[in-house]
This record gives sequence, C-alpha cells and structure tokens, in this order.
Amino acid sequence: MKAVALTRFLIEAQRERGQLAPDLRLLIEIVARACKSISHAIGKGELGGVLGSAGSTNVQGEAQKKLDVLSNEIFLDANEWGGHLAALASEEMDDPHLIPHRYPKGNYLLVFDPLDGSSNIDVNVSVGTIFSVLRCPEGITEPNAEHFLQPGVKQVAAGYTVYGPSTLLILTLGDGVHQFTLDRELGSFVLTKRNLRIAEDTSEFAINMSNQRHWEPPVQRYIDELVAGKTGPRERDFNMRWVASMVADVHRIMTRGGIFMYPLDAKTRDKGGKLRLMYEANPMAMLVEQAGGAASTGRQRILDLAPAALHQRVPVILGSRNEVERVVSYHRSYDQQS
Ligand SMILES: O=P(O)(O)OC[C@H]1O[C@](O)(COP(=O)(O)O)[C@@H](O)[C@@H]1O
Ligand SMILES: [Mg+2]
Ligand SMILES: [Mg+2]
Repeated sequence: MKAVALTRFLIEAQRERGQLAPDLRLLIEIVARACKSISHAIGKGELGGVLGSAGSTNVQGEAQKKLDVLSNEIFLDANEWGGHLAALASEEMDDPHLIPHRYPKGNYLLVFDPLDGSSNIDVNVSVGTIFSVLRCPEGITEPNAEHFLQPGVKQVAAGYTVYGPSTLLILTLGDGVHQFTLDRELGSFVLTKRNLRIAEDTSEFAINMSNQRHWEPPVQRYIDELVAGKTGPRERDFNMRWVASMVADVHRIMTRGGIFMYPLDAKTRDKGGKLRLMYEANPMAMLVEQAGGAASTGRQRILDLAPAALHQRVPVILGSRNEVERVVSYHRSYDQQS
C-alpha cells in the first residue's frame, strides 16, 4: 500500500469525498500531533520522570498519575489556540475548559480521556488516549457541560491512540474506521489499514473475572457458558484476555474480533457502571459500529443513550455483533422473567 500520511488522507476526505470540513480536518491533525507528544513522553518512561503518582485526585475521586495530568495538559496546550474548538472536556477536569478570549473560537467540542489504562502506566503495559468530537450548538459562544450532553449518534468523529510497541491512531469520520501508525523517523502518522472490520463471530472474550460474584444473572449465565466451552451449551471453547486498558482490549477486537465487557455489577451499581459514557463508551461505540460490530449497555444501544452528566458512567458490552446480541438477549429474557 502506497504510504499515505494522515494529512493527505484527510485532505482527500475533504477534497474528493467532501466529507470533512476544513476546521474538522485541522482538529484531527492537532489531536494527532498531541498524541504524538504523549507517545514521546511515555516512551521516555523512568528516564523522563513521567511515571508514578501525581499526588492529586480527579473529579471521579481517582488518584491521578503524573501521565494523566501531563497528557491532559498536552491536549489543552495543543488544542487551545487553533480556532477549531469552542471548548474541551476531559476525564481529568471537573468542568469544561473554555477557549481563552485571546484565541478565536470554533464550531466543535472535544471530549477526551487523555490517558486510558492508567493502572498499567507504571508496569509498561499499553495505554492510550480516547477522543470524541461533537458540534457546538448554534449560537453558543461560552459552552458549559450541558452543551456536551449530546447522544453518541451526534459525534462527527471519534478515535483512540494506543501507545504500545508501536503507536497507532484509530480514527472514524463516520465513514469506516482507519488505522494509522506513527512513523517515528518521519514524525507523522501513516495510513496502514483502511476500513477495519470486526468479525461477527468470535471465540475470545475480555472481562475482569475478579468481579464475577458482583455480576447480574444474565452476565453470570453468559460467562459461565463461555467458560464451560465444549462441555456446555455453546459446544465450543472460548479464550480469555484482559489487559485492563480499554484501548488495548478494544484494539485487539478491532484487529481480530472479540467481545469486551465491563457490565453493571453490585460494586458499581450506584455509580451506573465503571466506564465513562462521554469519553470512553461513546467514542468506542462509534468506532465499533463503524467497523460492523455492536455496542450496548446490555439493555440499550450505547449511541442512543441521552447523557445526563459529563462524567456519567455506563455498562459497556461491545465487539463482535452476534456475541453482543446474545448478551442483550440474555438481559431481555432475564428482565422479562423478573
Ligand atoms: O482495573 P479494572 O477493573 O480491570 O478496570 C480496567 C478498566 O479501567 C480503565 O483503566 C479506566 O480508564 P482510565 O484508566 O482512563 O481511568 C479502562 O481502561 C480499563 O478497561
Ligand atoms: Mg479510560
Ligand atoms: Mg484516563
């Protein structure tokens, strides 16, 4: 495949397919540049003094890692002055960050998880960044959290970056999902796969098994059947993987299929789940659906959810369509009985 840099890919999307507004193209390029800086910082590890705790907590009450804070700052610095955004919101900030008056404002809202998989930073396991792009409502110059609360179907673009052995950017503009690899010599992202597709069927599941006793009966039933394998009603064996970095677990599914689950359980019921709707579930759901997969809470399509709060948590079940639909059908029959 001829080497196509991200910039060229976006220009073609804009010029040939009229699919991309110039300011959205600029936004994607600046987000990619920010991810390149984060990749650089992560690559230094101990040498760069970026590992370990920041000694502060975020709005979720979670201890922040130095890289959580640094990645958030890199995103703010890179995106503040470009004139493409009206505001940004992030896992690491209580409220939206408005564009300072000295800079021009744009038409988009950017909501992001600057560093996903924080528990893996200090043990050198793949982590990532997740982002979602929304339109700023017409006539709004000082957006607040309410203006971000748009259902996932309103996203105009979504993506994640995996900082692993190589740094990958996975992107959708609403017309398929494409993979770019960071060429460290060139210093730019180069297209390496067009139109990623998720297989409808799979033999691989990802869930944190240590939460088993807290799961609802439909999930207990589904996982029991997978673990029973050939000896059970599924009559075939399934394998398990859990990296505990959503980006890495989802990227494996984008690459070879699978089902990823962080369902509602007794531990997280009060909060509504573990993962966040606006900057984890929604962007991943858009990417997975664009690649032919499905994404549900177990009871509702994630992209149809009406967000109630910026840091709202939801159950997440996504990946190979036939497995997700099976889990949804187990929830339906359970809810009908109870
Ligand atoms: O520690 P657990 O329960 O396995 O949870 C792992 C999940 O938590 C997360 O790390 C939460 O994301 P952050 O690291 O961005 O807070 C996900 O990436 C991952 O899927
Ligand atoms: Mg995360
Ligand atoms: Mg995070």
